[in-house]
Amino acid sequence: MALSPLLVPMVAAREAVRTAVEAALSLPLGLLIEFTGLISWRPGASIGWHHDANRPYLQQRAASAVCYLNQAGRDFEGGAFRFQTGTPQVVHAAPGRVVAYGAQDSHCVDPITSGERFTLTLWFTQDPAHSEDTRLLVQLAGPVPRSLGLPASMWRLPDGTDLRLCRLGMAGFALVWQGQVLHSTEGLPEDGTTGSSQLQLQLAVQPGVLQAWLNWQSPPRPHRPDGTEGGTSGGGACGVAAPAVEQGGCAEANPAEATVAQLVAGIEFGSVQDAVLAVQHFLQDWSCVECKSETFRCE
Ligand SMILES: O=C(O)CCC(=O)C(=O)O
Ligand SMILES: [Fe+2]
Repeated sequence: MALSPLLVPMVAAREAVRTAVEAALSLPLGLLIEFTGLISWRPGASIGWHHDANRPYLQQRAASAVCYLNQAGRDFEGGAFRFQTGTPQVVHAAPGRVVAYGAQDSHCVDPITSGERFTLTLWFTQDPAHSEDTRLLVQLAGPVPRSLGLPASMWRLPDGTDLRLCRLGMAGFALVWQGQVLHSTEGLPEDGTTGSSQLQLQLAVQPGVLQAWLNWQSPPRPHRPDGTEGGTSGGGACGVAAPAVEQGGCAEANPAEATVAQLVAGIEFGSVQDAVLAVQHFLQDWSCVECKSETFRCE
């Protein structure tokens, strides 16, 4: 089975961000990933002042992290991240830069005015019942039908990659049908049946992914385009680069909403940097032939 080229870098980036954020926020219970998003922000996209646990059904959310995959001012214009806790701050995207903050902390994103902004967005929980890997495994291991009930555009990429299988792969598992590991669910009926006979889908450990993941470890740092070595100035696994923040006027924000100051701005984690470069490389080829303007949304 051919692995999606996105899979291993995504697993690596996701795990590197999780580990780093866990350490940075020093949460005694640790963090489980509740949601992994690879998000495209196109011109006009923005998000007003909010916090990430602002619905009754989001109370399990403990923290959020956004790992920027491309560069503000070069790959896109606008899209500044504004944070309102204590001293207002503005963070501009740079590949590998991560912001992490508490789920109750108030923030917003300025409108994107040109280009395309890519983020790896992770929401974290401390409640095992809301871990996305656990939930997916339980769901997929359960009896058919196993439809996730989402429109195909939310889980199928333009090249046919099924993000649900990727997520399963991230946990080191695969779906097997008729003795073959499934790479794509195209053509499979969503309700899990073929006529009267049910699909014999099984969960299987996917040694290929685990092996790739184990081998991935820490490859030599690629050279950066500006000629400097990759890696961080602080040394060790999690160096803190000079924060690229500026003071920002956040007139609309209600300071009373802001709680614990847990913004980790301007961090470049070495391991994240490697993974981000790999994800970025993949994204460069990722355009839909049918509708170039809707990179992630066409079917
Ligand atoms: O992309 C960002 O900088 C922040 C996104 C955000 O606030 C969200 O997705 O809730
Ligand atoms: Fe948010």
